[in-house]
Amino acid sequence: MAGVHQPPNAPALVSFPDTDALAHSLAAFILKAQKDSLDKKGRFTIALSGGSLPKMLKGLVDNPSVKWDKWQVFYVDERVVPLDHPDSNHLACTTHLFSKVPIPAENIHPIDPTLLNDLEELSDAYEKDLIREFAQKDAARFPIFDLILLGMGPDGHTASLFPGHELLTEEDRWVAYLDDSPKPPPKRITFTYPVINHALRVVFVAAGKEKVDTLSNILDHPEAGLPAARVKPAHPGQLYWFVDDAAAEKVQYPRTPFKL
Ligand SMILES: O=C1O[C@H](COP(=O)(O)O)[C@@H](O)[C@H](O)[C@H]1O
Repeated sequence: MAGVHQPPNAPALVSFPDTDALAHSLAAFILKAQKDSLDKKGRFTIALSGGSLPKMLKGLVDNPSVKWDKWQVFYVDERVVPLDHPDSNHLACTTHLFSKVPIPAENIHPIDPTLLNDLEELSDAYEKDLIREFAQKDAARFPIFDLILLGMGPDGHTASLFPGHELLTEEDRWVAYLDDSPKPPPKRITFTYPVINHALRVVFVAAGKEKVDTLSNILDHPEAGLPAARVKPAHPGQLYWFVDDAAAEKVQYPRTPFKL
């Protein structure tokens, strides 16, 4: 999919009438990415966000086409709380997806709950987990995920990369930590831009009228530099926005019809 009259790797904006239609097409998109990845290398690497994203994955439940044993799942960001804490992104993904599907536990990569009191150790350990999965297999400078699913907060943050934060310029680390997130809880770890921007496919999922101004800012005025506007996957990576019509109401950027 590519936007009409847009450069080949310009973001593709796909808008759906409601979140059910969005979730349905998102599942179809994920399955296509899974197939392409399994055909090429026999494994599928995906990174998930928290917030409103996990609920949008319902199209994967009871779906016989998902090859759960081939998935390796990481978290784009995680709040530094116990894994069963209501703020945990892992708990949200478990509640809405993993508890309902036959994915092997070892294919899911949560943060190490024994390291919650040491942010540096915690983010280092998560980076090492990524290195075990990627660097040893692909020998690349940064991990190359088959698919990264992102959310966008009403302030334009994505992952745990917040407007004006020093982590927006981090270029070396794969996983960074912060203890001053403006959105609670304050302590988090997050993928950095180099990791996000090396993925083969990055999909933002954003729905609801509370995101209408931010979505228009990001797509129509990317030069404003909000964190979500800084996601620009390197060639051959492609960026997609899956949104609902409520969130897209003010966006001038051209829509692309959904097509696999
Ligand atoms: O705090 C977070 O917020 C973002 C956006 O959440 P949403 O509820 O507005 O979709 C989310 O993508 C991120 O994973 C999470 O930690």
